[in-house]
Amino acid sequence: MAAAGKCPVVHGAVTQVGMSTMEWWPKALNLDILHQHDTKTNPLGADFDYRKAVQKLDVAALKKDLLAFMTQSQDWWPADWGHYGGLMIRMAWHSAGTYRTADGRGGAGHGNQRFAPLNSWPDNANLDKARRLLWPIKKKYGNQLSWADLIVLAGTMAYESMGLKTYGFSFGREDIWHPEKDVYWGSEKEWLAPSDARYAKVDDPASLENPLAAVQMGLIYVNPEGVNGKPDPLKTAAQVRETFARMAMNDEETVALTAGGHTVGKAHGNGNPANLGPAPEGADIEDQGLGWVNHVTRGIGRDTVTSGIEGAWTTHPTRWDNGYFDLLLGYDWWLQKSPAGAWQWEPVNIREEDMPVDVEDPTIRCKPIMTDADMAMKFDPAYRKISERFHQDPAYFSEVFARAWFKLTHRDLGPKSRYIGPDVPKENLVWQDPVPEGRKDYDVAAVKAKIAASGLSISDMVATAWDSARTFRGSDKRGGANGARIRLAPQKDWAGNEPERLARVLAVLEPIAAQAGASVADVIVLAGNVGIEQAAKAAGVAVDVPFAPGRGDATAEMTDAASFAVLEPLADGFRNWLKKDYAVTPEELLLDRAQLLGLTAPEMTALIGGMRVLGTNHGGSRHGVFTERVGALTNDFFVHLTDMAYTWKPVGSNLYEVRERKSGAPKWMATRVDLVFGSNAILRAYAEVYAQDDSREKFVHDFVAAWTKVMNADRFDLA
Ligand code: HEM
Repeated sequence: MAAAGKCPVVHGAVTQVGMSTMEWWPKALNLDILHQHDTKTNPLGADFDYRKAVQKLDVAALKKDLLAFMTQSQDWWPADWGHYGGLMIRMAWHSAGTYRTADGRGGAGHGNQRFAPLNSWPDNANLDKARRLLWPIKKKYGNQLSWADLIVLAGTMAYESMGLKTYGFSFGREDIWHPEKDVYWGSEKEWLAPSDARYAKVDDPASLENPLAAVQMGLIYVNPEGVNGKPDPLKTAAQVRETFARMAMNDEETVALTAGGHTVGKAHGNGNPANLGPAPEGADIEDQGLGWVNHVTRGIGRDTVTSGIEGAWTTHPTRWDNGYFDLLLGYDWWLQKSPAGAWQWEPVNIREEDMPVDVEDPTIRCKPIMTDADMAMKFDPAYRKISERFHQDPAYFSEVFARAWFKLTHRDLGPKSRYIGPDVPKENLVWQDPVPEGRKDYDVAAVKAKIAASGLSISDMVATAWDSARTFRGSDKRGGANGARIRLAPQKDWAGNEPERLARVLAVLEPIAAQAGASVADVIVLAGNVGIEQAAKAAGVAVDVPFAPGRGDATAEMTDAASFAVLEPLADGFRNWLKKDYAVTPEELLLDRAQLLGLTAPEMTALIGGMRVLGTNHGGSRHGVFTERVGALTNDFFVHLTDMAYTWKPVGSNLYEVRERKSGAPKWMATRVDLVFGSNAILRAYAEVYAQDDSREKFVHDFVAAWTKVMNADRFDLA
């Protein structure tokens, strides 16, 4: 053993799995995030197309199997009252509930609940059992059914089986095959650390750090026992309001979801939490991927410990009914402790017939419970009003809930054109950012000729097309050039879109679109392409930028303007734009945008090099434009960046003077983002490729390919 400590070779394995570069140098640029979910990690191979495969699925048979599954209790993890509905709904809710609007990340879209850290979050305790129970169904339908779709459908069918008429369902969520590397869940190093680290002031819920939407590390939303574990329904209400708003839910949707969630199922805390083993990622291998295993006492059925809170919310927890409001509003509640020691609210003087029965023995009656978050629905004045309305009008409650459940579980699936399956609702909903189909039958060449003759500069055309497309984010598939929402509030007024220039360019392009019968969305992209073709020609390379017509124009009525605020760029390395006083480094926001646009590191490099020489910097700034030939698509940015003839001297927080080494004469101004491409070892290696004498044409072609990828990032109709 002593020898083993000295020489790694005698351990028997020589592959390095220890400290990564990021651990040695935490400030290094994590380019890895751009190369996640590579086909090499996907056992189904590069040619497998889930969204095609799922269309062959026998949906009727699957739904029938799921309905039967709900009441087929398994001895190894028995169903409460013989019905798995509650557990399945909690699993689906926790998979969707990580979604947050600020960066569109989280959500039910990729089956990330199967992997760390989510599979081991304290709040996801025993959802490993929920997924393992579903394995026979996953096994049966195989590659035609992703885990991500199955998780959401299981929750939805659970509601159907308990009597709710659901609003609809779409398939199409593609599984990932390794943990996500780009999602920031908070800076804490300890599970369930107090909220204080992520709030400027815990009493001010709006001061929760962006893009986070949960109050503590390892929770989906709020702490069920109260703020930092101290019961106080009004304080909890304020946190519920903020966190649900960050999931795009208003007050009515929030009450409907919380009440509708807790209309069924129960909380589990009848035992000693100390008897539970570690979460799945830390568990022994003989537990075979399961966590929270109780090897000491019984630990299943009525003896299960999950959250530590113990009891059901309603009298009939396997039925979709109005029992939640009957009990919440019909009784006074007082604070008690569960057998596991958690704070919970229990009713005062409850009538025998209002008590739910034990999960295993129907002759035993139990006390119902409310969490602090449930009490918020009674004590917060705005929530109370909604609760009373739902109580009086159960049909209305059912309808609002069904729609909110659909939104919750489909919010990150993208535009409706991506929906798949027989249960896709016909109605267009404004949160889906609807875009009408655009025409494809107009004369593209004629439109291009008109744009070319319009007098717009290359910089105007390329910058406008870029601004129109750059809002796209692959996380929840919002934004992008389709819809031409850059014409509408709020986008037309964003400082990053240079409103005056934008209005001037649109005034030229809109009439061209109207005359040709093309959408403005198409014509904006076409103008960018015309600019690039002109710039390539100026550099001596002939290119025809690929273009597919068919984008549509959204109207203001189709646009939930408030919800677009989160798409506003606060920085954009490609346009050398950083909103004043914005605290995040430009490098970070360069990577962030590249990642959300789906660009690889080489693609990001090619794009930057082109954008700089095309003169597309924000405000027409000359900073970072390392060429005398602005408007020609040359590789000058890379040639000059890698040339030892220059020195780089900081002259401001974000600016550098580029001097000729020999004479000391100032030549250009550079920005931090430019220097990243010369200083980071990997990006410099790419920059060198593009600076080589034999790469001038390659650079143009790579730039055009990356550009086309961005312009088409939201063209799901082309896939
Ligand atoms: C306001 C935020 C919420 C809080 C603090 C909260 C808290 C909890 C807690 C502590 C449990 C007990 C887990 C256990 O011990 O087994 C639970 C269970 C459950 N929750 Fe929530 N919840 C919230 C919102 C929701 C929403 C929005 C839904 C669904 C629409 C939902 C659906 C459920 C279901 C179905 C169960 C029962 C699980 C089972 O029967 O095994 N909850 N919740």
